Amino acid sequence: MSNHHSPVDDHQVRISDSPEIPPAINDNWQARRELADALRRLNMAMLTADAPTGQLRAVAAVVHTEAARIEANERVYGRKALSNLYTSRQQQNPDLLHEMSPASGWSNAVAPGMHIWREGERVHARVTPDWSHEGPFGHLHGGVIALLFDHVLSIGQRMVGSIGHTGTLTIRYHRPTPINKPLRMVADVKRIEGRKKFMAAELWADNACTASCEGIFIASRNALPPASPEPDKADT
Ligand SMILES: CCCCCCCC(=O)SCCNC(=O)CCNC(=O)[C@H](O)C(C)(C)COP(=O)(O)OP(=O)(O)OC[C@H]1O[C@@H](n2cnc3c(N)ncnc32)[C@H](O)[C@@H]1OP(=O)(O)O
Repeated sequence: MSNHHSPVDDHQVRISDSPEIPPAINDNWQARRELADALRRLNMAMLTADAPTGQLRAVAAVVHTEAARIEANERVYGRKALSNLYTSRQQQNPDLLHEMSPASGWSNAVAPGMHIWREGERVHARVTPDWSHEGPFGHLHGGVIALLFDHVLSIGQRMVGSIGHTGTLTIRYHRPTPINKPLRMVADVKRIEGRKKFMAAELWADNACTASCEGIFIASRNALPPASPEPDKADT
C-alpha cells in the first residue's frame, strides 16, 4: 500500500534538453508508441466520422478481439512494477513516466502526446490537443489544461531536486484555448521553502497566453536533497 510520505518520483525521470522527442529505447517500445498512435487515430475517427452503426459495432468487435490477444501476455500493472520487472531481467528501463504518463506518455493512447524539455532554468512543452480534448465548442477542456499544467510543473521540479506531490494548483483561464494547433508551455521554479516548491507556468497559443498557473508542490520527508547541480543526471 502506498503512503503519502513516499516519493512520487521513481528517480528515473529525466528532463530532456532537446525539443525533439527522443527515439524509443528499443523496438518493443517503438511498437507501443505505434499502437498508441493507432488507438488515437481510431478514437479520432470515431469522434469525427458520421459512421454507420453496423460499422461501429464491427470495429468494436475487432478491437475487443485484438485487445484479448494482448491481454493474454503476462500483465504488469503500474510503472513501479514494470520498472522492477525490467531490473530483475537486467533489461534497460525506458523513461517510463514519459512513455506512460496520462498527460505526456508517448505510449499512452489517452495522453495528448506532450513533449517537455529544459532550456536553462525553465522547462518548455509542446502539445497539440485535438477533438478528443474538446471542452467548449472548438476549444480545449479546462480540466485537460489543468492536467497539462500539473504535469509540466511536476516535471519542472526535477530542475531543483526530486518530484513532490501536487499540493495546490491555481489556474487562471484568460481566454479559450484552441485545439488542433500546437500549444506551447513554459514553467519555472519561483522559490523553495523547506519541502515546498512554488512553481509557475503559462500556456500559449500563437502569440496569446490563454492560461497561467501557480502550483505548490510538497516534497516527501525522505526526498532527495534539493538543488542538485545536475538533477537529471545525479540519480542514474
Ligand atoms: C513521477 C512524477 C509523476 C507525476 C505526478 C504528477 C503530480 C501529481 O499528480 S501528484 C497527485 C496529486 N496530489 C496528491 O494526491 C497529493 C495528496 N496530498 C498529500 O499526499 C499530502 O497532503 C501532501 C503530500 C501534499 C502533504 O502532506 P505532508 O507531507 O504530510 O505535508 P505537511 O507535513 O502537512 O505539510 C508540509 C508543508 O506543506 C504545506 N502543505 C501541505 N499540504 C499542502 C497543500 N495541499 N497545498 C499547499 N501547501 C501544503 C504545509 O502547510 C506545510 O508547510 P510549512 O512547512 O510551511 O508548515
